[in-house]
Amino acid sequence: MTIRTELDGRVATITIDRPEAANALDAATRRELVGAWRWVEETAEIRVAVLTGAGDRVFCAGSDLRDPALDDFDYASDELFGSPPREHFHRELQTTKPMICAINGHALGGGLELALLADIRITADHAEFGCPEVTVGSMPGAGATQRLPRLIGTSAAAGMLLTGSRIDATEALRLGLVSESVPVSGLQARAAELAAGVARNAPLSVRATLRALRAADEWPLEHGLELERHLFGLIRSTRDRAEGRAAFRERRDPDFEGR
Ligand SMILES: CCCCCCCCCCCCC/C=C/C(=O)SCCNC(=O)CCNC(=O)[C@H](O)C(C)(C)COP(=O)(O)OP(=O)(O)OC[C@H]1O[C@@H](n2cnc3c(N)ncnc32)[C@H](O)[C@@H]1OP(=O)(O)O
Repeated sequence: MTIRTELDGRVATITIDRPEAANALDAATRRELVGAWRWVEETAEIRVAVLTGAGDRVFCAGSDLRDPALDDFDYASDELFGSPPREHFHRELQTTKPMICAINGHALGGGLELALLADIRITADHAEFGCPEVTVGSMPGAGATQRLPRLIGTSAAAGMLLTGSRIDATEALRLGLVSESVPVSGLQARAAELAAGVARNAPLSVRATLRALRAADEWPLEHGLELERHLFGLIRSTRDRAEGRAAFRERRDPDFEGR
């Protein structure tokens, strides 16, 4: 097993555990990642997931350049998802629950692309970020050409993707690629604090907010506002909304049930 999963109350932690290979993604690890994503989706008590890497040097070095199984592997293939190749492969890459990426070190190639799938990214302050695919005759294939420019701007993204150059944590913070940069010794504690802050909230409200938030990157403003309005209307009729208001009036903590 190269992917470790742990559940602490409502918080799931997924760890890429191949430090001997810089947490690179070989074929087996990709399949295990798909399994971990499915576990998060299918486990009702999980309200938020943290994705991180083993060790304190590298989060994920991207595709395993030494795995012969990857020489002609199509990670959108049925081998990965157990079904015919999906024309909407990328929808498989994100869970519907919020994901925090605790970047414990260098995030390169597919490793940076994994981090870009998260909704919140915090980093160890020694980490470097890059997509060196073009330097090894490949190209980004898990979303970087689309997600990175939306996140840091086309010019900064082009500088990284076309040269294969890396940026450090300070620049990643300045560009908005990450929201926080902390010493690696405090990274997991900070990720746990953020995860707890999400997990204690009304789960339907969080997932509706996440659905609208994720649309903001892709949808025209007018359509995004319509989606927000629609979801707001759905949330208004939930038991948890009534519970939240009752708890405020009665000066007690709310007991959210996800309905
Ligand atoms: C639904 C959930 C998800 C599903 C699946 C999602 C798929 C996502 C992937 C999609 C892929 C799309 C296309 C992407 C392509 C790529 O990613 S190309 C690869 C890009 N990466 C690199 O070029 C990084 C190369 N490595 C390095 O730059 C350095 O190793 C490092 C990471 C900066 C670490 O340096 P250092 O700490 O000095 O350690 P090293 O001695 O260099 O490495 C330690 C050992 O790890 C091995 N290793 C490092 N990187 C890789 C790698 N990419 N592949 C295989 N092995 C790697 C390295 O060889 C060392 O091993 P030993 O020599 O045996 O000690």
